[in-house]
Amino acid sequence: MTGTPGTAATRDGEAPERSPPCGPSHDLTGKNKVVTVDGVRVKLQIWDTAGQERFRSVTHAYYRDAQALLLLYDITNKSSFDNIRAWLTEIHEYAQRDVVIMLLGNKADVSTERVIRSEDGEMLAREYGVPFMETSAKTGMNVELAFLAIAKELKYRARRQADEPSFQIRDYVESQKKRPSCCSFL
Ligand SMILES: Nc1nc2c(ncn2[C@@H]2O[C@H](COP(=O)(O)OP(=O)(O)OP(=O)(O)O)[C@@H](O)[C@H]2O)c(=O)[nH]1
Repeated sequence: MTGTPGTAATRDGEAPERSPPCGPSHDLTGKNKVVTVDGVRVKLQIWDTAGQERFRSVTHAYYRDAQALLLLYDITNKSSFDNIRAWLTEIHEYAQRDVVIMLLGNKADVSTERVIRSEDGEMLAREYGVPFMETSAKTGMNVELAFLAIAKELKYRARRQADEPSFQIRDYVESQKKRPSCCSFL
């Protein structure tokens, strides 16, 4: 869950079969997902890269052609957070120039083991100019929103109408995201 799943939008189409999630009930790194944005079906093909322990062996092919990248760290695992900078450097070098990046602090449901404050995620995201939110694959908090925001951005880019106001993914995420209801005192 601490890798960089690359999501690539394709043409509108039928929802492919999804394998049932195991473990946490809301899959952040499933194979495919179809999100409907303003009546348009956006198909996301999702690749989950290896976690940080295999960081160096990940091939650039995973994200070289991706249109969007979800960068996940685990709020209970400092090294996963520390690895994000290395990922961002890699992405800057090898990913598409206009790739949509989103930073996610996952396991927001496990407040007792939290070692990364929400503010730390927010600061890092601000530094790199990417949207940020905390998620929980267990409770589903913000999981659908992450995919919806990516799908909206990709759909906006692909089908921009002349009279359509520009879509600001960071503003959208900020206005829609839920915060964990229980806060640790870090
Ligand atoms: N409580 C809680 N547990 C989670 C959450 N997301 C994942 N887990 C658990 O964390 C463990 C690791 O999840 P994985 O998705 O396998 O992690 P990973 O980083 O993708 O693993 P690799 O990529 O194979 O290194 C599993 O036991 C999951 O059930 C979450 O949001 N909340």
